[in-house]
Amino acid sequence: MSQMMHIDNIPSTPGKFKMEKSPYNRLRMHFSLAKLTFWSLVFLGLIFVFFYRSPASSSPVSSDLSRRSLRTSSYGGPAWEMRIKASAKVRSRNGISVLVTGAAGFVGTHVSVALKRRGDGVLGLDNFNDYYDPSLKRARQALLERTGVYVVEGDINDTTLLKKLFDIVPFTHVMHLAAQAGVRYAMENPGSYVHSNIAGLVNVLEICKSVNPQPAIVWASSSSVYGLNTKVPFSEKDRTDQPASLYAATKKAGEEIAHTYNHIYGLSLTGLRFFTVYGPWGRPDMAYFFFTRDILKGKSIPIFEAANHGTVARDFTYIDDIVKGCLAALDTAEKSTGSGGKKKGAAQLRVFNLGNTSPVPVSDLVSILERLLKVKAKRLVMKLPRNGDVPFTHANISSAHKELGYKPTTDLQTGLKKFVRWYLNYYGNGKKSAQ
Ligand SMILES: O=C(O)[C@H]1O[C@H](OP(=O)(O)OP(=O)(O)OC[C@H]2O[C@@H](n3ccc(=O)[nH]c3=O)[C@H](O)[C@@H]2O)[C@H](O)[C@@H](O)[C@@H]1O
Repeated sequence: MSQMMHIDNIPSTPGKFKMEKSPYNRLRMHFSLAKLTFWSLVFLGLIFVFFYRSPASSSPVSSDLSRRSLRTSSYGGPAWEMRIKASAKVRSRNGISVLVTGAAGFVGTHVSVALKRRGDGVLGLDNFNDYYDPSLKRARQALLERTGVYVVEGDINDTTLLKKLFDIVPFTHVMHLAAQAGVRYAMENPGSYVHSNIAGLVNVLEICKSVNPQPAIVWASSSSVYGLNTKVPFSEKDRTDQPASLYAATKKAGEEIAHTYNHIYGLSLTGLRFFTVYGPWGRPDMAYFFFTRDILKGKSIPIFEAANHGTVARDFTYIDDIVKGCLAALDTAEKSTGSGGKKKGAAQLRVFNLGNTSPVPVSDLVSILERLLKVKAKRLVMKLPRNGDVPFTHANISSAHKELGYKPTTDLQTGLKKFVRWYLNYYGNGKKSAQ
């Protein structure tokens, strides 16, 4: 290799260059060495100043960016990428490769297991937040690991991470289930709903519109968008401009945001309006779950009552029926039409009710639990608080039936029996109880 020399002296064929010996040349050589030394020192000085004063170490924003990239680099590495590729690998003919956000959540876990078992590629993403007991999410994560689903720990707002995941896997679909759920909690922590259900959704859609190929997206909306509607059963065409909670408003906003990304970028988007989903591995913040816990503990059960002693009812929907609806939505999702952030044609935009079409009063839910647990509940009937709850939900599922072949088969008695069996097994027959 030719030694490092001043730029004018470097020959086109390294090693052929010979320095001449005359005194004038010697003087000239000393002079050019001094010049070389001087400019090298200047160059080194500039490099030092540049890195020492670089914005990454000065303004909070860019230092945050460098921190983010550091955080992302902590995700990186060949072993990590190998796990991701193995998890997302499609193992069945015509299989799909799905990024499931909120994979350690209740619906996310069941959907991920079902996809993996039928040979699809599945990669999970979850931030394992502490909205409810994170140990339950970790237990679901262990279950997923046993079925071959890797769950990356991260937030849907982490753009760098999401981009990295799409660099590693060309996902054909995104099952976007990560969200701040819960109607009543919105009055305690409104920011969490904006962070996850608005900013988080937009971030996921921003990534999806800019990757090639664009995935098709199926995401969790909510029956709560029907808000104060009195016309029952609720149909997808009914008004949804009267949300009764911030949670419902963020889900409604999500449906409007989906329309925008479909219209501008050609993203294929399907919103699923879940109706009070319940079942094994469920959410401790939901009534069926904490009623079970509190009946076993002998604590009072607050049963909400509508005005004039009206019953409060829900169209409770068993998780296995919901999973079938989710997979049918994925399988019937058309491809997105955009590429490089540009739409090439009209893209599919859908919304479906996924309910059970048979609302049950909350008081009946408690009676079923009493029979299954063989413990009398301490009922405390109270007026429906102004906390975002609505008196009833009832799904018209004819559209999901027609387009997705959706047909719920599990009644509340059967579904709760399966839930109670799981609950007693998981918490050790009520000795160890949910927090
Ligand atoms: O259908 C949906 O989209 C929503 O279903 C549930 O929301 P919710 O129906 O309020 O479910 P729970 O919180 O389990 O309440 C079930 C019923 O019990 C009632 N309830 C709740 C709590 C309580 O202390 N007492 C009581 O009677 C509620 O008013 C409601 O009628 C989920 O929590 C939401 O994330 C989901 O989006």
